[in-house]
Formats: sequence, structure tokens, C-alpha cells
Amino acid sequence: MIPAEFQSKIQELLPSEAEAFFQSLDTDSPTSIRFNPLKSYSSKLGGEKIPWADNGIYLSERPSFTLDSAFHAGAYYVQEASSMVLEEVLKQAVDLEEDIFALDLCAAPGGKSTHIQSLLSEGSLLVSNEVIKSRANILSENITKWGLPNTVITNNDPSHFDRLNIQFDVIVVDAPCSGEGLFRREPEAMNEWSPEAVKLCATRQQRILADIWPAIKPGGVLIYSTCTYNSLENEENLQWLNEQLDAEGISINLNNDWGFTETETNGIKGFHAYPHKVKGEGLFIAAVRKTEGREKKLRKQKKPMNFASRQEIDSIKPWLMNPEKFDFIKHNDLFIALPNHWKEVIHDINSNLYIISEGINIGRLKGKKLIPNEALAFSTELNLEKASTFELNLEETLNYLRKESFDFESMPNGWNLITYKGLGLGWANRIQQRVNNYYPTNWRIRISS
Ligand SMILES: C[S@@+](CC[C@H](N)C(=O)[O-])C[C@H]1O[C@@H](n2cnc3c(N)ncnc32)[C@H](O)[C@@H]1O
Repeated sequence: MIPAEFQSKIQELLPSEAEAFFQSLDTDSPTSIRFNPLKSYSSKLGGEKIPWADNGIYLSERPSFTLDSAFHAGAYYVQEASSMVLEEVLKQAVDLEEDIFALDLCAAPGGKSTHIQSLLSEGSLLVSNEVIKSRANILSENITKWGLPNTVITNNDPSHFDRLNIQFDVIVVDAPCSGEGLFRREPEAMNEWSPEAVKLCATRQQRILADIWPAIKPGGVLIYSTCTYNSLENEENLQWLNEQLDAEGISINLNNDWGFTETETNGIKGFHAYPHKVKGEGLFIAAVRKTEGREKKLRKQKKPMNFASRQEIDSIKPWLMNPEKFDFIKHNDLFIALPNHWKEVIHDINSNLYIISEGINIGRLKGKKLIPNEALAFSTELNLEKASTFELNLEETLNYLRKESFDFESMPNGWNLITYKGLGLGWANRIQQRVNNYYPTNWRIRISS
């Protein structure tokens, strides 16, 4: 049941379009996915291209993604289409040819983070943060499967980022909100909605913005988005950003044919996606620039990093395509490859924030032999000439992903990368007539075909 107060707000907001808006809530939500441009995969999934996202498509029906091994391999991400407009906003607000330091502050489950990763230059670094610990796990799984190396996943409150000795070029705040834009896809969201909840969300959003503001470089960019329509959580927060924090608008122009509705508040443009005009769910997005403040200077950390020894590096290096781009550190007995260009910055992050994972988890050494970590199976940096690969068909990969028995008759002894259509899914170790399945138990799929 659509809350009456919400209905009257929409009638105020969209007087001549309210009927069309409410009718659109009775239509099916479009299904859309975004391909991973760094994983070559010829998909049977085809469909109409999403005009504002290079790798995004609408699907004509919703298949069972859980029963598609390519989905588990990080070949694509299931994401609603309006959210992908972040791509166009980022392209216009930031020079993506440059190597930049970016933060996705409210990142779980990882839709925007995987998208940002695909848009940033190879030499950039993304910090993907989620404050709620239980949600940080799904974020970590999705980012690991996406497979790009230049990412650090953190689990911190927005206020903690001021501890860093370096500021970000761009911060994306996809804020927790009252979720009006989800009413079609998740009607249960209506039960949580009330005018009081909207006010609480707006207050929380201002606190998040105030807390994270010092972490942006002067001249840096903040992209703010919500999946709600009301002005309290959108335009009024832009006004607050301008009046309280001196944020300035950035000129973003979206193609009129795409159907986004432009608003302007204190010189800051914002864009609404309404479901009767944009083929996607409800969304609001805006970009502002920080003009004031002092730039922090990165200081050398006192505590040294725990680098791997030369011998250890010799055993690990052959597993990566471009080992010269990485430094190798050891965390307990896990070897991790960190993009060397960002070594000092990552060291600063390590010293000040709670890290879930960083760079590429390579694995553990047993003598000179590597026991590969699951993350290496998905990494776009994995050297496939070093790893022995074992290709399985769809049915057998699903058995592997369920951690059930699969046909390993022709698998050689030792560590094998299980692949589906050439995409890495995880490791299995064959020891004579038995095989150990190293797919992480907490990622295991639980439904049968
Ligand atoms: C809209 S969701 C993010 C969706 C994500 N960006 C994506 O594209 O997949 C908002 C996120 O903010 C997190 N969150 C909740 N309270 C927060 C707070 N006080 N500060 C920062 N993040 C918060 C939620 O746990 C949730 O994961």
C-alpha cells in the first residue's frame, strides 16, 4: 500500500505527472546488468544498450543469476540502470585519464564500487568503504570477484577518514536514504517509510557529508546520490552543502533523450530519475566541488611495512602478469600484492583505518610452493601460464560452486584453477583419487538447478 503522505508529496513534486508516475509503479522493474570490461566473456545475455553506461544492457527477462557461473566469476554485475548514470557524472566531473585517489564511502554491496573501478585509469586507487561490518563481507566478495587490483576495502565510520594524512580527489556518497525509489522493486520498503524516517535520513546524510568533507582535497569532487525522490534528502542537502560547507556546483549535462529531470539549488545541478521517464528505478545524483580548505601532505610512516623477502618474492612473482607494478607484503602468513605507486598511501590507510582487504591476496607459501588464495583466481592480474586451468561445463561448475562432487577425472594432480568459459572461479587441489575444493564455504551457492 503506497503511503498517503508519500502520494501527496509526489502530487506536489510532479503535479502534472503524478498519474504517470503512479502508473509506472505498477509496471515491472527492468532488469539490467553491467559487464566487466576486463574479463573477456562472450555472453549469451544480450539486450538493449543502456545509453548512459558503456557496458550496461537491459535484459528482456530476468534469468537466475545464481545459476550462471559467469556471474559468480565477476563477468558482469546485476545493477539497476538509473544508478549507472554515475558513469556520465564521473566522466564530466573528473578527468578519468589521470591517476586519481577515490573513495566510495557507502559502498556495500558494491554496485557503484565495481562500476567506479571499471572507469578509473589503471594507475588509480579506489578505497571502497562500508560502515556496517556484516555488509562489508558481501562488498568484499563482490569486489574480489570483479578482480581489479587497485582497491582497498575498509570498514569505517565516515568520521574516521579525517585521520588519513592524504585527501581524496573524488568521494562518492551513495547515501543511506528513505528508499522511495525502491518502492516498485521492493514494495516492502513502503512499510519502513514515514515522514519522520525521511527527516531522520536527511539528518544522517548531513552528518555523513559533514564528517567526510575534510577528507576531500581542496578542488576535489563529491558525488552525492540517493535512491529517493523527496527534496529534504536531495535538493535541501545540496543547499546545506553550499551554505554550510561552501560546496560549488559542477556543470553536468545529461542528454535530454535519457529522460532525467534536472533541478538546480544554489547553483548546484541535480538529476532525478523518475520511473515514468527513465527506464530504471528512482535515483537522485549531483556533483559538487570543494573550493576551500588546506591540502594535507602525506608524511612518511614510522612503522615499517612488512615486505616479503627476495626469496619469497621470487616464488610469488611468476603468478602475476605484471609483477613489476606491485610490492609484496606479508600479513601473518598471507602474501599480498599492492600497487607500488600507492605504497605510501596504502601504508597510511593501514595505519589509520580498519582494513578488510587490500590489493591482491596472492596466497601462502609452503616452502617455495604457493597455496593460492581465492582472490587470485578472479584477479585480472593472474598469469594463466603459471596456473594449471581446468575448464568445466555449466553443470559441473555449479556443482563446484555448491561444493558438491564434480567430474575431475581428467584433472592433473596439484592445484588447478577451475574455469567456466575461460573465467576463473576458484581453486581445487587434486591429490591422486581425491580432490579438495577450495571455493570459500561462505560463498557457496545453495540452490539446485
Ligand atoms: C544506498 S546503500 C549503498 C549502495 C552501494 N553504493 C551500491 O551501489 O551497491 C547505502 C549504504 O550506506 C551504508 N550506511 C548506513 N549508515 C551509514 C552511515 N551512518 N555512514 C555511512 N554509511 C552508512 C549502508 O550500510 C549501505 O550499505
